[in-house]
Amino acid sequence: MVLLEKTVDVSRVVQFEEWEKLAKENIDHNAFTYIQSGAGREETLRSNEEDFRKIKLIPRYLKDVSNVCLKTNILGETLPYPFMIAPVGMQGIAHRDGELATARAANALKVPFIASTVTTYSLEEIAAELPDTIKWFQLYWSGDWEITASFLHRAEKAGYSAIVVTVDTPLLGWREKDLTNGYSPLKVGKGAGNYFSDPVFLQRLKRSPQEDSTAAAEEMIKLVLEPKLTWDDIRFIREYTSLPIIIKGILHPEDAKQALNYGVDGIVVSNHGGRQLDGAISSIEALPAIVEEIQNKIPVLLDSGIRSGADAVKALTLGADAVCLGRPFVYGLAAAGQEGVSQVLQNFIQDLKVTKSLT
Ligand SMILES: Cc1cc2nc3c(=O)[nH]c(=O)nc-3n(C[C@H](O)[C@H](O)[C@H](O)COP(=O)(O)O)c2cc1C
Ligand SMILES: O=C(O)C(=O)c1ccccc1
Repeated sequence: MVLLEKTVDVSRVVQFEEWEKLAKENIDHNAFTYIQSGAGREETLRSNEEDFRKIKLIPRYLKDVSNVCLKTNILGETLPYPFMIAPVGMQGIAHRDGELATARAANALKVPFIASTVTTYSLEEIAAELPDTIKWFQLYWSGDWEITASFLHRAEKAGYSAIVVTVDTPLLGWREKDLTNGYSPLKVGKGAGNYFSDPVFLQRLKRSPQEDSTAAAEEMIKLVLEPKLTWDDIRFIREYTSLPIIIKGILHPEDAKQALNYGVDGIVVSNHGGRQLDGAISSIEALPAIVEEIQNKIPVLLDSGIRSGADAVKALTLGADAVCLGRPFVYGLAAAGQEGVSQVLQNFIQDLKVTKSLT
C-alpha cells in the first residue's frame, strides 16, 4: 500500500500564524505542543515577541535603495543574508525527513545551518546535505568527556566550521504542557541520530539500540545535559577542537564579559525561545547592554522571537550581526517539509529586503 502524505501548497503562505496553523493541522498534537510551548507560565515566550513590538523604527529617506545589500560577515565568512537556521533538535517530530529536509532548503539558499546535538539524523548525514553553505555544530556538552570529544572530532571531520556551545540548558526547563502531555521526543528516540551512531556511546551500552532502543534512549538522556559545568570547562573544548567557539544563551552583560575573558569567538543572545528560564528577559531587551559590553570584539548573534523582516532589522540595528530563526522554519518543515522551510526562508529574505529598503 502506498501512503499518500497530505501535501499542502505553501507557495502563498506568508504569515507566521498561518505557518503555525498549518503545522498544527499537519502533525501530532503532542509534538506540535512541544515545539510551540515555552517554560513555566510562558512569560518569556510572550515577551520575546511583545518586546519587538515595543521598538519602533524611524526611517530615513532619499538614500538610493535600488540595490540594498543584505550580506554580513561572521568569523571571516560572508553570509548572503543575516539569517541562520537555529539549532533545533529532534526535527523528526515535525517531518519524516527532519533535519535533512531543512538542510536541503537552507543549502539551496545558502543560509547557514546550525545542527543540534540531539538531531534525528546524524551530524554526518546532515553535513552531506550542506555542501554549499556554512554549517556549525551545536554542542550539548555531555558530562562524559569522551563522548564530548568524540562529537567534537566528528563535527570537525564532517566539515562543520564552528562549535556552538549552548549554556542555558544545564537542565531542561519546567515545560508545563509537555509535563501534562507526558511527552518527551528524546524518550521515543527522535533525538538519537548522533548518540546512536557514536562509537564511544555505543561502547557504553550493554545492549545495542537495535536490541533495546528504550534502554539506549534512557542511557542517552542521562548524558545529554550536564548541570556541573562551569566557565572553566570551556578550556576542555578549546583543547579538543581548533574550531571557533560560540556561546549560545547569553542574556547578562557580565556573562558577555566572561565570554570575552575566556576567549570565545562569538555569542548568541538567546533565551532558548522561552523554553528554559521563564521570567527571563527577552533577547531583544537584553541585546543593547551586551553589544555595549562586547564592543565589536566578537560577533553577536540573536535569536528568540524573530518573526518578520522588521524584527530582524530591529535586532541588526541594535547591534546584532545576524539572527537565527527557530520556530518559523520548524513550522514550515511541519507544514510542507523542504518546500515549507524553503518558502519560510524566502519570505524572510524578501521581507528583509523590503524592510531594509524602507528604513
Ligand atoms: C523544538 C525546538 C527544539 C530546540 N532544540 C534546541 C537544541 O537542541 N539546542 C539548542 O541550542 N537550542 C534548541 N532550541 C532553541 C533554538 O535554537 C532557538 O534558541 C529558539 O528556537 C529561538 O526562539 P524562537 O523559536 O522563538 O525564534 C530548540 C527550539 C525548539 C523550538
Ligand atoms: O527542546 C529543547 O529546547 C532542547 O533544547 C532540548 C535539549 C535537550 C534535550 C531535549 C530538548
